Amino acid sequence: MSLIIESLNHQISDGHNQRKLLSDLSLAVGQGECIGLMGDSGSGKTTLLNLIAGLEPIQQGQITLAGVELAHASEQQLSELRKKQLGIIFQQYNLLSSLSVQDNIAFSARLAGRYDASLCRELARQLDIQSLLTQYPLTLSGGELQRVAIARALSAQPKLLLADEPTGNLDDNNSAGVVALLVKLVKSHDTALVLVTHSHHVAGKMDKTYQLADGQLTIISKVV
Ligand SMILES: Nc1ncnc2c1ncn2[C@@H]1O[C@H](COP(=O)(O)OP(=O)(O)OP(=O)(O)O)[C@@H](O)[C@H]1O
Repeated sequence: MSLIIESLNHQISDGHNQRKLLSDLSLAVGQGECIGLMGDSGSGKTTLLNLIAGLEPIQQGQITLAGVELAHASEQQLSELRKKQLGIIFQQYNLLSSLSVQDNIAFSARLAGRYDASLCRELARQLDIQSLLTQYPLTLSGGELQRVAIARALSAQPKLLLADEPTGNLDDNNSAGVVALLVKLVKSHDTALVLVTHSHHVAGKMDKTYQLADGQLTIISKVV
């Protein structure tokens, strides 16, 4: 298993009141498995991704990522885990504007100590961004930026890829193309994917999709 979540509870506070956001939530994601995560705005999807990424402390329950129990890991272990085992695609891409596309793609791989020039070239080819390699992020369209962000996340060969509405800024055509490619790439690299989306069409491309509501995950049938 790439990711195991067991009996996770998470409360948030608005300063006065405590609210239970995640309630006894469990999930297991196998290698190469693609999981969709849907749910109303404010239901806790991003918070769940942040907990999986070790970016927020676990209050109660357990998350095990690539064999490491996050609740018992030191800051240094968490940082190593993020560098070496985890890829994250943010909604706003988070590319480094001072680096060329080529250097952005290589960045996370170098950080993980796993830079492989031929893999970077292969990802650029598969994502059809070879002609953009010497350009800088500010000169690219949303769809191009998204493809660069995917190449960057996969260049480090993570065990698990977290994607927070990765197609939120794309039109339906671009979105379908990017998701199909993302699924193909993660499958071919045996990477697990947890993808947050508001789109049933995107969710339909995943192996399984869960709805987050009232702090719990319920599997929803595939809508194609
Ligand atoms: N650190 C925090 N302290 C207090 N409240 C928080 C904190 N983080 C998130 N929240 C609240 O928790 C709720 C869930 O937020 P979250 O961003 O996880 O939802 P979401 O399902 O990803 O929503 P969206 O689909 O709109 O992105 C929101 O009401 C948010 O305001």
